[in-house]
Amino acid sequence: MFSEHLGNVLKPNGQVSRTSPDILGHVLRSAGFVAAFFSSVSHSVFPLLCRGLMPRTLDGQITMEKTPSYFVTREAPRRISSMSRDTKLIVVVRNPVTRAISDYTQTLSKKPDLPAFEELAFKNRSLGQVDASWNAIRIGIYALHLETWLQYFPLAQMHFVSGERLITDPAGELGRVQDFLGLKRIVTDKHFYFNKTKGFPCLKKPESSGSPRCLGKSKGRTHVQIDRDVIEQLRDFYRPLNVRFYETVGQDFRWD
Ligand SMILES: Nc1ncnc2c1ncn2[C@@H]1O[C@H](COP(=O)(O)OS(=O)(=O)O)[C@@H](OP(=O)(O)O)[C@H]1O
Repeated sequence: MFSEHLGNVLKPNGQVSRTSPDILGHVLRSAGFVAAFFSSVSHSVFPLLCRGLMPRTLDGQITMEKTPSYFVTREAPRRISSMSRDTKLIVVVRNPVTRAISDYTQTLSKKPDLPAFEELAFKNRSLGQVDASWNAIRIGIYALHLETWLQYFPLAQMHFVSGERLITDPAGELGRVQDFLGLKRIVTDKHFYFNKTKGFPCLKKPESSGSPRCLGKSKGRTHVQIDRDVIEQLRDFYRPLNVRFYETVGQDFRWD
């Protein structure tokens, strides 16, 4: 998502989106370099080799990498801190119930024979036992993942973006991201417009072209309809975990 709004980030498929040295500097652009640098096996086997693949950051530049799975990869905090303890970390978080449904919707689009959401989400539905080992559920236990990161990085080096506000107020959220990175607020309201067809904010004029640009079809899909009772059970499951997360980060995301 940041790659679309801010440019200059290594994309999950290993490609580089755009380059805009004034805003964010350069990216990991080594040939054959794959994303998920800090969660890949090769990192543990060849840490120096992998580090050597990273480009030099010149004065006035910031090197960024974007891999959503880092936040939930146990080894990632240690690996990243052993490379640089000054790394700044940005995490986009959204209501974990919506996140789980979004996750399931995405997987279903690739595997149409997937069991029903309800079958995967519960160990025993009538007893209200949620299956926290199912990835779509586990990822949303933000407080748990954060604990591992806090063993390696102080909270001051982390910034949490509200996935909800990123849609309702993208400029506001990106303003805070730019502040956190110590950048001038270059991306502002004037860069966005609300696209009624897409139902999401889009960029008025990306640097790579002169025409407006929205995120791709896989972002902002219509979610699978889930039974109201199931949603309630999941909300109950996440409520105390969300509170723990709010308390740790000192920010209320209002997911209830
Ligand atoms: N401007 C704009 N346009 C489209 N979509 C937007 C935008 N801002 C935030 N979102 C939300 O981003 C969600 C998809 O992001 P992902 O987390 O799946 O991205 S990533 O693949 O992990 O990088 C996607 O989730 P779904 O709605 O579940 O598809 C969107 O809700």
